[in-house]
Amino acid sequence: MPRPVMADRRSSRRRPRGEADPPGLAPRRAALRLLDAIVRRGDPLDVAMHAAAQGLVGADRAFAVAIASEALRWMTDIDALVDGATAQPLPDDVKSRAVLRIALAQLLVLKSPGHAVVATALPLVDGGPRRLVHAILSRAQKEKWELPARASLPPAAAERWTAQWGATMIEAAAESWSVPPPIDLSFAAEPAPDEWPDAVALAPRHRRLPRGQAVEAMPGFAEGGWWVQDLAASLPARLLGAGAGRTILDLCAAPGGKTMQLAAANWAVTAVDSSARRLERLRANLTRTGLAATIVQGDIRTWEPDAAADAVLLDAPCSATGIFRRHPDVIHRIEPRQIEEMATLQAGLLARAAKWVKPGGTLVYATCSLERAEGEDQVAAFLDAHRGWAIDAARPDELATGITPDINGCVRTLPGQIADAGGLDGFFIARLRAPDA
Ligand SMILES: C[S@@+](CC[C@H](N)C(=O)[O-])C[C@H]1O[C@@H](n2cnc3c(N)ncnc32)[C@H](O)[C@@H]1O
Repeated sequence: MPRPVMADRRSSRRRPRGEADPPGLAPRRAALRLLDAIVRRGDPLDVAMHAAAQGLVGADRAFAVAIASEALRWMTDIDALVDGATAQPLPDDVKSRAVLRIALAQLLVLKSPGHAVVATALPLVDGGPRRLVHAILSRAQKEKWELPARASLPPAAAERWTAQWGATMIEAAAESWSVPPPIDLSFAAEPAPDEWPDAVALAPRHRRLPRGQAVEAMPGFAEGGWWVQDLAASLPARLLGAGAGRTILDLCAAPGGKTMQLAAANWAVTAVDSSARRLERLRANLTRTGLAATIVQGDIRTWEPDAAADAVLLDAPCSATGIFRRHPDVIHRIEPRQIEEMATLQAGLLARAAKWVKPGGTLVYATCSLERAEGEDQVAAFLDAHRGWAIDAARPDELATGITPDINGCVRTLPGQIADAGGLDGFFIARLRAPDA
């Protein structure tokens, strides 16, 4: 049996001033900073990117994100390997553990050459136990460490989801976050049957492609006939059907995936969002696709429309735990406190949105969350507090192949659904009907 690696204080040393950086250190340093910002400070990956990857461009930037993403995805299993090799578990927040996470992600997931991984890991330990890190990385190579077939979910998320959805969902969630998700495209108009021969159509104006293609290089990107949107994310707008020129408030609209669907379905869309930066992306998306909407920057906690609309879509800000397979930072940083805060915010936004629906009109509420507090519980509380409102049950023919409404007529997508076709993100969607005047 191999002897556990011991921490050795004598092995700690700072790098001498003037020692040249080994090639490839910059993206690894950025990956380490990214991991630190996400795991210790709870920053979202895209926010952490600004500070962590400053000065990095192109392939180096993409490499930094790939390392951090794989370290997050496989963190529980990488930690288990490291803990099995050390005499005492390293504290969770020491730099040497973080360096080992990114180094082993390179070695075991991205299959980077061992010498490059070791040469770039040791300078990052900087004042910590270099010899310990070196010994673990040497052992990983000598013993040909392997990760399990499926990445384990972080224990806190696994526990929370087991309580809400049962053990089968956890299996499916672990399965779905171990493999890169496919690319879903939404189309402004139904493409010709022979136009996307390698794609699968799971709903009208939808095509699913295997992962690994550069989106900008795909046919028709510049012409703007389609945009990337997970199939589950396309369901809320599908429940609104054809607009026939009627008015809709698209609340929390940026970067505009649903705005484009609604505009393409002939709704007169007012797209509202509080983030100027995200509205820029919405504007660029509309320009590329040639679709039209009125764009308003406003915080819907205080903003008011001039008039009620035929329909309102509230794609509410949420914990985003449903998109964990695309954003592996999410389940490491979301805690019950944030879910509670989001649920409180959503209840307030939903109550305001309801006031802006014409009598007899439609309100669609959606979140990309796997937490009942942000979905089922939210709608139950809304219906308790708003007399005359009712769920307008979704019909299977309005959804996508393999997706059916729940017993209340709402839509709950979970990992494991349409798994053979590549799965889908976790969403909750309710279509609500306003009382007649
Ligand atoms: C789930 S994302 C929306 C995605 C978008 N509907 C789409 O399909 O592309 C939530 C959005 O809510 C916005 N947001 C958060 N709080 C808000 C508020 N109080 N008022 C308006 N927008 C808000 C965020 O800026 C973010 O763009």
